[in-house]
Amino acid sequence: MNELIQMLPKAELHMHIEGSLEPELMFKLAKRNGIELPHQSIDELKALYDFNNLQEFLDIYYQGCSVLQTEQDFYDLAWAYLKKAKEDHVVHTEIFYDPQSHTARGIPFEVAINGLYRAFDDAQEQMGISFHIIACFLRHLPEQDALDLYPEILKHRDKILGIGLDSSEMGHPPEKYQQVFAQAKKDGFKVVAHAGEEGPAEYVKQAIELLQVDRIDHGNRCLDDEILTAQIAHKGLALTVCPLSNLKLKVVQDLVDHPIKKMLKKGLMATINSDDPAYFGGYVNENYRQLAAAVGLTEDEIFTLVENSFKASFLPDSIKEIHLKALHAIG
Ligand code: HPA
Ligand SMILES: [Zn+2]
Repeated sequence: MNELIQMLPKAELHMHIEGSLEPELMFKLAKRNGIELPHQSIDELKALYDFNNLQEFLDIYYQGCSVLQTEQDFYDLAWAYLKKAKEDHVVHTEIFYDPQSHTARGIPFEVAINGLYRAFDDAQEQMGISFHIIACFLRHLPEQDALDLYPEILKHRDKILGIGLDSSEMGHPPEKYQQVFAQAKKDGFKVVAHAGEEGPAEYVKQAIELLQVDRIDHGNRCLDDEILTAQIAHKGLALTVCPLSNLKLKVVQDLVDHPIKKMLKKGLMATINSDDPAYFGGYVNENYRQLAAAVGLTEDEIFTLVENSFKASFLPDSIKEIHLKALHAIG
């Protein structure tokens, strides 16, 4: 089974680039930029990676972002992820980044986007990995912050394909961001939102009805609402599921309880992704491997999940077809 997972070319659709910052690189960048981290060693830092919920993780994640200062830092961060993606036979990746977590620290908007874009562009040429970048709004901030940032995103629309919504979910329902999402949709951006990770099925419904999302990030809790689940399946709206994240943030208590099989049985277009691999214990193939072992995924189910990763991507249909054909030539 692990050979199959390794062998299949796949797409990754839910990965926060700041969440791929490994402790080793964090310390290296801190040193390079003369930043004092509150932890004395990598082991001391790693000991903090034991979370009870999303917020406990986010507090550590935002603190880690402080070492990212220059365009080269963002380049190095992206390059490190791309090397892992290559090892996992990822051939297309759609990554998130959080512009506000950098602009709020006084890092100009173009520093992050230019560094990230240059790395992904180089990787496309040198590693053959295609990519899209999705800029996420931090939902714990007021919508006005997102509206204030939006012109910067528009200015860089040649590098940014889509808009997302992430950070603390509870108490920050999608309805809070209708204005900025309506504008983004009007301007032709793809739109996605984290919904139903910790928040209720109602938030998933709002993301669909009020934000008109093209994909749902996580979406686990839609399963609490039978009608909503059937509607999502009927529409073919994809879910970007993140098993190790679900385990580490206690969305599921044990990987054995992960609802992936239920999602597939209900006809949902589920995909497998790593979310924040440096914090949650594994890149995309590790997510497939641990999930497959825990719930007993069949080869057919793994194949379907990988197939879904291309179907649910924002690649043009003609390119999707090429990837799907290559996949079918193997399976
Ligand atoms: O897993 C996550 N959930 C919500 N927001 C995030 N921002 C980075 N990772 C996450
Ligand atoms: Zn996420």
